[in-house]
This record gives sequence, structure tokens and C-alpha cells, in this order.
Amino acid sequence: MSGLERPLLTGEHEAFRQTVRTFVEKEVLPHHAQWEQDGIVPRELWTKAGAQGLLCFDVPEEYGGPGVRDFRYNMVMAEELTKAGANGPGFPVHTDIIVPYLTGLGTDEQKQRWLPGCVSGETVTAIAMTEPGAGSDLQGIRTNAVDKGDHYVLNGAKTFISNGILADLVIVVARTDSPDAREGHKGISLLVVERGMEGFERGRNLDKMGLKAQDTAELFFDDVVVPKANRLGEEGSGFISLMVNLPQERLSIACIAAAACEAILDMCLSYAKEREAFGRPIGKFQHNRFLVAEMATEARIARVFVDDCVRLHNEGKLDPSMAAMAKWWTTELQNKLADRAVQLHGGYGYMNEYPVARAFVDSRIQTIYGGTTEIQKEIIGRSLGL
Ligand SMILES: CC(C)(COP(=O)(O)OP(=O)(O)OC[C@H]1O[C@@H](n2cnc3c(N)ncnc32)[C@H](O)[C@@H]1OP(=O)(O)O)[C@@H](O)C(=O)NCCC(=O)NCCSC(=O)C1=CCCCC1
Repeated sequence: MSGLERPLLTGEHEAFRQTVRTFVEKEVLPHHAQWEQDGIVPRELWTKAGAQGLLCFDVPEEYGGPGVRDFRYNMVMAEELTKAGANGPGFPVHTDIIVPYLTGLGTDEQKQRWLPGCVSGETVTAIAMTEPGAGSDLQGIRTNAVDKGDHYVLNGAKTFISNGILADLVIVVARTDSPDAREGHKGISLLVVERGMEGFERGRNLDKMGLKAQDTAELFFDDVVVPKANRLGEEGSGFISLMVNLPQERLSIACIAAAACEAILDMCLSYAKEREAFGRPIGKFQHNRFLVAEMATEARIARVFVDDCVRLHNEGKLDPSMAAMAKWWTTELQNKLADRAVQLHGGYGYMNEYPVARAFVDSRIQTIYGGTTEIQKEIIGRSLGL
């Protein structure tokens, strides 16, 4: 797909892309296979990324960041990691999804306390929404925090938490209402739990089908004393804060999907030109030519759509239903293209040593996390008044 115009991006974004690419080639790719076996990346990778200015672009200067509110940088980061097949570093999870809660909801004291470490990579973050018994139905969570005056006592369990093992700071979604007088979404708050708090334990680093080098963990909270100074936003405002922030998470996932579609197309194009069968390159057979032609068309539509969503987001005009459209459509496309790519590659496509196999397994989670395809359609349907 190289050579296609991207009017959204300027020379500065392309220069940033070069910095990310050099970092990925030097610091990530030589070790990635080992990290996939380990199920985790080393801490030092985060501080190296921080030192190169690759984390938390929109954190204001007074809190140690570059203060650049431009999601195109987030998008370029997602693209470079995805196209390199380097899905281990959970940088987009940190920069695009979690740190914005601190920047947007934190008091000055909280921001002074937490943001400089997030920018430098000393502090790795996670957000804990999902529980063993509640995923799509966020209001159904049971983790609860009991008000004890100047602190809460937190109890519960979370699962599927990205960066869960590495995280020093976890935003925990918890019920702060009483079990006798449930207040629906108004009973949900966001509490920051920090590494070392008594009663905060990590469970398994979960063994996943794909995204092998990114740690995904169970977290347990057993009478954890969380100071009220660690609550983000007003008590009871947590659900609305999630609804307001989730569109950016979904856009981040769509950025990954659009880049993955382009990467899959490139793999198929090369293979269709190189691989010969029955005396000619397989791309000379009409079936395969049409297959790759369809992929090129669909990947281009995804690109134009996602770039436009990023433009709207930068202008503060991306509504939640548009983010939902971008998320479901591009991630479903990514799955479709990945499946077809394996078929085109035949037996080689099933071999882990071929990038197409990784593209296939990594695509599968994309339609699930960040809100499933079905939840995205629910959001769109409701926005249409249905
Ligand atoms: C969309 C959803 C299914 C909606 O739920 P309900 O039907 O219970 O809620 P409902 O009755 O629709 O609404 C309640 C209040 O909320 C207001 N509001 C809604 N949207 C918004 C909005 N956009 N802005 C402001 N207010 C909003 C609504 O008006 C209502 O308030 P009111 O009662 O009128 O006072 C929601 O639960 C959801 O989204 N689930 C997916 C979770 C999900 O996506 N995890 C992802 C976990 S995976 C993850 O986090 C990671 C993945 C990858 C890496 C890292 C992290």
C-alpha cells in the first residue's frame, strides 16, 4: 500500500514514524520472539520508549509530557508496531487508553503525582473493567469499594487486564454504592490502585491465542485500602467517564485494524507475485487476482475511513457512534482479510514462522476487546433512535 496518499499526515508525522520505526527495529524486533515465549516485555523497554518521547504525547508540559494533542501521533505509533508484527509493547494501551483518564479527570495533585512517571515509562498503567462475570455489561460489575471516611476498602476480582502484570498503576472500576441501595451506573467510580498496596495481588499471566508478548492478567483485591485521594473524578461518575473515554479506545483499536489490513495486503501481494503453481505466479490466476484486488479496495476504504475518524477526533467531533462504526467495521475486515490471507498462503499460512499466521491469531481479539462487535452495533443502533 506504500505510495498511497495520506493527506492527513504531515512531514512531522512521517519524521515521527521514522523515529518509531528505528526504535522498533533496534529495541523490539531482535527480542520479540523471546518475549512471546516469556509472555511479557521487559520493564526497561518502557523506560527506553519514554526516553525517546514515544509515550503519552498529550500529557501537558507541566506534568512532564510534550503536550501535543494530536491523535495522528498515536495512530503512527499503532501503525508501526502493527506493521512490524510487534504487538508486545502495550504502549497504545497506556498512551491512548489509560493515561487520558489521568489527564482528563485527575486533580492537579494527582497529575503531579502520576503523570511524569507515565511519560518517562517508569510507571506502566492498566485499566481494570472486565470481571470473570461481567464484560460487555459494564454495569454488572461486582468489585466493590466501601466508604470508610478518608479511604475505601476495595474487594473483587478482574480479568483479561492488558499490562496487568507490568502495571504500577491500575484504574479499577468499582461499585461505591451500597448493595442494599444499588444506584445503577451512578454507583460506579474509578479508583487508582498502586503497586505495593496491601491486598492487591496479581493472578495468572493469561496464556492467549495471540498477542503473546503482551501481558494480560487476572487481578485480585482483598481488603485493599484505597485513599480517597486516589479516586478519579466524583464518586458515582465512573460509568459516564468510561462512556466518554471508550470512543478513543475504540479509535485506537481501529487504527491498529486499518494498519493490519494494509500489512496483510502487502503480505498477500508479495506472495501472489512470488509463489508459483501450475507454471505461473499464483497472482496470475483470476481467483487470486480478484482476491487481492478486493483486499486492496477494502484496505483502502478502511484507511480513508479511519484517517477521517482521526481527523474528526482531533477536531473534537468524533461522536461515540462513529467510533463504534470504525471499531466494528475495521476489525471485522481485519479478520476477514487475515482469514483469506491464510488461505492464499496455503500450508505456509498455517506455520507460525510466517507473519501471516501471527496476523491471523492477533486479529481475533480485535473484534472482542474494547467492546465487542455486537456492543458497537448496539451503540450505533441506539444512536439511530432504535
Ligand atoms: C454501551 C454499553 C453496553 C451501555 O451500557 P448500558 O446499557 O448499561 O448503559 P446506558 O443505559 O446506555 O447508559 C447509562 C448512562 O450512561 C449515559 N451514557 C451512555 N453513553 C454515554 C456517552 N457516550 N457519553 C455520556 N453519557 C453516556 C446514558 O445517558 C445513561 O445515563 P442516564 O441513565 O441517562 O443518566 C456499555 O456497557 C459498554 O460500552 N459496554 C462495553 C464495555 C467495554 O467496551 N469494555 C471494554 C473492556 S476491554 C478494555 O478496556 C481494553 C481493551 C484493550 C486494551 C486495554 C483495555
